[in-house]
Amino acid sequence: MADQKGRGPKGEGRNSGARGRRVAEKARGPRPPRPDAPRDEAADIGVEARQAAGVLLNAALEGRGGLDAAQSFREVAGLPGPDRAFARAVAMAALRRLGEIDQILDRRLQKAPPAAVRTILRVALAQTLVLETPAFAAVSTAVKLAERDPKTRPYKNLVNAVLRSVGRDGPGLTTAESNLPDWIAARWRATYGEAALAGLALAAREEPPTDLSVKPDVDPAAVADAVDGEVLPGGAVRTGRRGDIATWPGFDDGTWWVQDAAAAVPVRLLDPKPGEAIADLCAAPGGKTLQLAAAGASVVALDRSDKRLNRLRQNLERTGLEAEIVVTPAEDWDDPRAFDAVLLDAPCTATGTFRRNPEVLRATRPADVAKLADVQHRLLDAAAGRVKPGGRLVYCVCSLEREEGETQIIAFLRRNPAFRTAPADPAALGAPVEALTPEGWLRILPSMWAEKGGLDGFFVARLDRVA
Ligand SMILES: C[S@@+](CC[C@H](N)C(=O)[O-])C[C@H]1O[C@@H](n2cnc3c(N)ncnc32)[C@H](O)[C@@H]1O
Repeated sequence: MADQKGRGPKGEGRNSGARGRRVAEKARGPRPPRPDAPRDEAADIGVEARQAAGVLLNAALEGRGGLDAAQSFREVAGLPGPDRAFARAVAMAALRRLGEIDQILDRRLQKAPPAAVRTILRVALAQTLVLETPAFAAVSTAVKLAERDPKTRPYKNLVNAVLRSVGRDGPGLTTAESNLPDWIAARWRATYGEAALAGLALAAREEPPTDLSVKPDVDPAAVADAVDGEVLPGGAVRTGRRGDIATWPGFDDGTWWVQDAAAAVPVRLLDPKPGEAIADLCAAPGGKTLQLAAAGASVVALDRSDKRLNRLRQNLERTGLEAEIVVTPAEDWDDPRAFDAVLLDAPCTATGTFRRNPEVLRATRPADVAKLADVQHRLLDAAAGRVKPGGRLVYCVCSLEREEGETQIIAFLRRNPAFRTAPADPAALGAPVEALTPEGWLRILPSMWAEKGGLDGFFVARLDRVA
């Protein structure tokens, strides 16, 4: 997925440093009480934000869509903006480090406490270990939270003692791999091997930088200068800058849009030309549509979700680019046109986006992989039927699961002998060279380009229809 959610403060580890500290400074937490605040108000400042963090964390752990749904819960929606942002940052930090946080807690707890007590402890440790919130603020708000509820009140001394012991003795040894759900770690170990799994686990602890795709007539170096960033191979601009992107230089002029460096690769592989008719069959929220339109193609942007297409409409307006928008499921699209090129960025488990959306690893269930593979199979056949003889089809997913990537294309090529793989040249596309598979497809892992700050996981294949 091209849009960026869940930008919270960055954690310790591989990429820590000045950027991590800057981010952490902004995320220290809700303001301290005013010296003249009434006693009760002073006592409670920041407690609501921590409670909301626990609500968000538990909603994310419950299943797909849980985190989004929780944004409208009273405990979250009722907070002032900065406190809501802090609550989200805490929840994201807790999700990224959940395994390590539980290792630290389990070493200190003789028996499992009620779930609500564990939530309070997780929220407090996410603050002290990841966001660098001062310990006194994290501990005192945790104890106050425990006091509020009759079910957790008997545990307030335990909460205090556990958190103080972490502060006094340090967290002790933890393992990055513990942050991955067991079934996901087992899958990735089997698919990519032990060394790659270790890299993926390290990537999963970190909050990623923000990448911008720049319009072709704009100099990426100038954009990089304006946002304190750097130009990546392929031309995307990467920045450690945080906060509301609508306030960044160039946003109002529409010279760039937010898109992970890996998410920009599929359209480069499709190689759009000015004037070509191109269909983007799962277009919303639209990062790839903008790339196609910016290349001068005549684009149909189709998606089944009108609500998700609103983001595309806003981005088209802001960038001054054009596309014809169609709201319908791709399989049901009643339109006789065939296209020079078709892009299918299919719905998927999105496990490759765990750096931006740490909740995907907790929310995805093993059965989702098979369910989505069925949808992808149907959509691939619908997409193939829209490609002119001699035309191109690019299939991509932001999933790390083989069933949604390699296996789909192997089966597709068997069903559709008129299509052949057009091998990718990663260096020319601004992709890591090690992403190239023996078949000529790209398997981009979030652990690649680690020294540059990583990138989202993607599978990408180009299939040309014989003339
Ligand atoms: C991975 S996202 C696409 C991201 C988009 N290409 C971008 O770059 O911003 C998948 C999209 O597929 C859409 N979708 C799911 N099933 C669909 C279907 N049967 N027909 C068309 N769109 C579908 C979803 O609404 C979602 O917006």
